[in-house]
Amino acid sequence: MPDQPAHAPYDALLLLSFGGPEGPDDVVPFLENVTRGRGIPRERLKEVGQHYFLFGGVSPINDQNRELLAALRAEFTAHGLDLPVYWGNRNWAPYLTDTLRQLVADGHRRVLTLATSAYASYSGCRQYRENLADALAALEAEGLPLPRVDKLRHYFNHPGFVGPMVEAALAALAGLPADVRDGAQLAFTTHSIPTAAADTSGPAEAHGDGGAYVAQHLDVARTIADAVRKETGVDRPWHLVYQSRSGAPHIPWLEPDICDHLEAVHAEGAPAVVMVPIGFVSDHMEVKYDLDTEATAKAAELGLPVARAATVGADPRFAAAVRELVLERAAAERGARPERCALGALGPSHDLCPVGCCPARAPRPAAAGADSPYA
Ligand SMILES: CC1=C(CCC(=O)O)c2cc3nc(cc4[nH]c(cc5[nH]c(cc1n2)c(C)c5CCC(=O)O)c(CCC(=O)O)c4C)C(CCC(=O)O)=C3C
Ligand SMILES: [Fe+2]
Repeated sequence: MPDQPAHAPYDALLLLSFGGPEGPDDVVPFLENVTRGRGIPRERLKEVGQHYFLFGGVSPINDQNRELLAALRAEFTAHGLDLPVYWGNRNWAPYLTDTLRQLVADGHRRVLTLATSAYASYSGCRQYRENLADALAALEAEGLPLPRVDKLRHYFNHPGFVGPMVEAALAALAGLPADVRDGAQLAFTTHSIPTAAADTSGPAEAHGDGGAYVAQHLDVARTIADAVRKETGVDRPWHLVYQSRSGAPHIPWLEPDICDHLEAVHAEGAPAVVMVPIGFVSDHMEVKYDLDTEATAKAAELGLPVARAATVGADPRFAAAVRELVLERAAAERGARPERCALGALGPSHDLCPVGCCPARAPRPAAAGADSPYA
């Protein structure tokens, strides 16, 4: 077969994200989209609405995805890769179903998905796969041809994702006052999820007790802490902590919360803390509010110097990693055995989520996995 493009059999890349409000009138309908059927207390919803209103009703996430889109297109063009990139969201325009409809109208039939969530979990993986199944069902009901949809492997441990975070942690350390810098601890943060969801995250057999979500975050945290130690020559304490808890108080979620953690290490005499939000691909509302506003205010109240490391965002190394991951998966789909880059101890994640991976509380169809009802 002469001249197959390097991205064959894929003919489009889909950037799949969360979506966020773009003005005050969007906030309530956005939150209704997010929380439909998910049992979040009203009080919590009012509170989260206030976070958005504090920022003019605008989530930073959409502009960050527009930047990532531009970076991916530039990266593909620079490497002669003629692969169109589309963008669709779970909770706000451009909605996934509209994007998939456009993609099919443009003639594409074999789609590879990049979700803006790097780790295994129901919220970060299977729920996006359910959204893909819902969108395919909508197209099917309209009598449209259905594209085949795959999803890239989890990229939490890819050097193009971890590398920029190492650099960001070092930059944040460098921004602390010199007299507390060497004593500064690292607090790696990610989204809290219910412990029941954490325990069942990832493939049933792969990660043992505690699930893939925590294991993957610990692996990344250790990799970054090691790199920072080598670079600074200081063996500093580090911890994995959580933020953005939302469910009812009687349901256990992953702990400790970043604010409680800051209090605890301050009481133990930590001179400073660098917060490294490894659980988030960009500086969206969880980072801007829960870390930059709430946790930073808590630290000020304690008199504890803190700095926050930047997220990966549209870093060109991340765009290059996505290109590598696309070519890797394309090669694998063609039957080759590509090299698979991964840092840390866990190795590269699976291409195809196995049956029962990150199960939902109430089972629903999910595409782009071994249990997909679609080819
Ligand atoms: C693991 C995870 C990620 C990281 C992976 C990923 O990136 O996907 C993530 C990302 C995000 N979460 C976001 C926003 C929200 N998440 C909520 C609620 C929840 N998140 C959960 C988990 C996660 N969430 C969970 C278990 C819930 C409880 C309800 C449920 O089980 O569904 C709620 C409801 C109100 C509340 O906070 O209680 C909101 C508004 C935004 C947009 C931010 C912006 O606008 O800039 C982003 C990127
Ligand atoms: Fe969330």
